[in-house]
Amino acid sequence: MESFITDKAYINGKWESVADSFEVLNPYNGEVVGRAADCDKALAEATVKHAHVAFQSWKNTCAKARSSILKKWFELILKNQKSLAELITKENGKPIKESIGEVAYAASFVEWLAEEAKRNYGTTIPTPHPNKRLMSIKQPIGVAGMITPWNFPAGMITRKACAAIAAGCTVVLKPAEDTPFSALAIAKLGEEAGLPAGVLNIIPSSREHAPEIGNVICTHPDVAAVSFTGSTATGKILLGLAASTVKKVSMELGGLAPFIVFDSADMNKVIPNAIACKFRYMGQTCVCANRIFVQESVHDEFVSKLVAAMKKELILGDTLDPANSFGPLINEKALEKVVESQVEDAIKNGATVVCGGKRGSLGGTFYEPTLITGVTPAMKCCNEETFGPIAAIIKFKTEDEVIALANDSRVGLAGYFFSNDVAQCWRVAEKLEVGMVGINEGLMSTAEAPFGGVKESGLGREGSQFALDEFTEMKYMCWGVLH
Ligand SMILES: NC(=O)c1ccc[n+]([C@@H]2O[C@H](COP(=O)([O-])OP(=O)(O)OC[C@H]3O[C@@H](n4cnc5c(N)ncnc54)[C@H](O)[C@@H]3O)[C@@H](O)[C@H]2O)c1
Ligand SMILES: O=CCCC(=O)O
Repeated sequence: MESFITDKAYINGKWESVADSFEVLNPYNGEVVGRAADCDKALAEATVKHAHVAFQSWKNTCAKARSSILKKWFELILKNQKSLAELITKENGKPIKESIGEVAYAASFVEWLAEEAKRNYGTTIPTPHPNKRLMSIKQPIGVAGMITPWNFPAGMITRKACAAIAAGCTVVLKPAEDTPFSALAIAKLGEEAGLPAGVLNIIPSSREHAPEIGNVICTHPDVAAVSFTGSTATGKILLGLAASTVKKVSMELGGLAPFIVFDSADMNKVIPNAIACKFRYMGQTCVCANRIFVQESVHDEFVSKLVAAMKKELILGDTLDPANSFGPLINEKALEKVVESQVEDAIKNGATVVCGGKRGSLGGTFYEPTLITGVTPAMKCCNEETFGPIAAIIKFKTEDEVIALANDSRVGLAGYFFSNDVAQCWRVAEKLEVGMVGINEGLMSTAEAPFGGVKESGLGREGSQFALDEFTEMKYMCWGVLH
């Protein structure tokens, strides 16, 4: 695949020129990656119409045909793994090794959903009436409108769009303004794999136009389902809009993940998992550890071992150099939120910076991997999603105390804990108020498992055997039979 930078939108199988465009910057060096199409309300409305027309035939294709296209798409994504990974790194500053991993992760959803397309079973229901037969079938819901974030510019596209397409729906997707090119590149490969015109439509926009596109996606009568990944604040706006036409809604929103280390935990396991869970993509994933609770008897050992591992493993530098594992934050706003708000608030309220705590020597939006101790639940870093490289350590005494602290939040996406006490593992796993729990494990995302949160972290699940449910309607059929 050629370097996929385009100022066009992908609408109804055509690469459309758009009147306006906006700049996309590389967070590593501030260079312009390219200019992207700035779609607006009128274009979003026209795209929904095309997707609605395309739905009339796509919904009648058989599952095997949809599955074959998805399988070809999966192969093409893997064939282009290197160039896609470079594009992700240029758009969002993800270290190249992680971007290569993200492409494999994105492809794994296409493969999994190609398989699930063929297994979207209905049911037969034992009848209570001798003269009636009961069953249910699943049907594609219609046009699915999608809005995605910048932190997984390939993975979030395939996880959502391929579930809808596998189910027989058509898609109108607005990628994040920081990362439009990865979405367009994925669409280009979908086109090569044989997706018919109008099945997948990508309409990038600047941040200024995002609300009007969101408005079309959430209120247009020809859109049947809305799928959003992003902040809880934006999710609430979209959820309100979607109520006007009673759309089926799935929301993958923010988290505040607790990461709990009990005194029986195997520290050799905990430390690499803490590094991966906290510092993956510089802490900019929705499932990154946000509040690290450590039982008092192992607190000092944990802190000294984690600091040593951070110094060894987290290597700041050019994001395209595979020797480096740590890049810049997405933009200045993210950096200010971390620096000015959370670290300053923690210091002001008595926390201690053990390492890091300042902008990186490479300038730009680099922020040093940071560990702070003496954190208390009232501090900002325990109440606002960090989305940055700060390990905030909170000491605790008992299991009951830490469960109460971990659950004292309006959000509940992921949670993690480490313990070698089997009874404790069952108790804690059941009590944590989260959608996903890692037990002696800090990385749990995979296409085979249901991804999603509880409370204000969202609605619905992505991936897994349940993925297609977000884009299907169950129809009950009752047949009267003559005797
Ligand atoms: N649960 C998950 O799976 C998951 C995954 C990734 C990110 N997130 C969350 O996303 C947040 C970070 O991403 P962000 O800063 O890009 O979030 P964001 O909500 O600001 O933006 C996400 C998307 O929404 C669009 N958007 C913003 N305002 C809009 C509006 N009024 N109408 C329509 N669209 C609008 C943006 O253009 C972007 O495409 C974090 O809170 C993180 O936890 C959650
Ligand atoms: O940031 C959200 C998605 C993270 C993941 O899929 O593991």
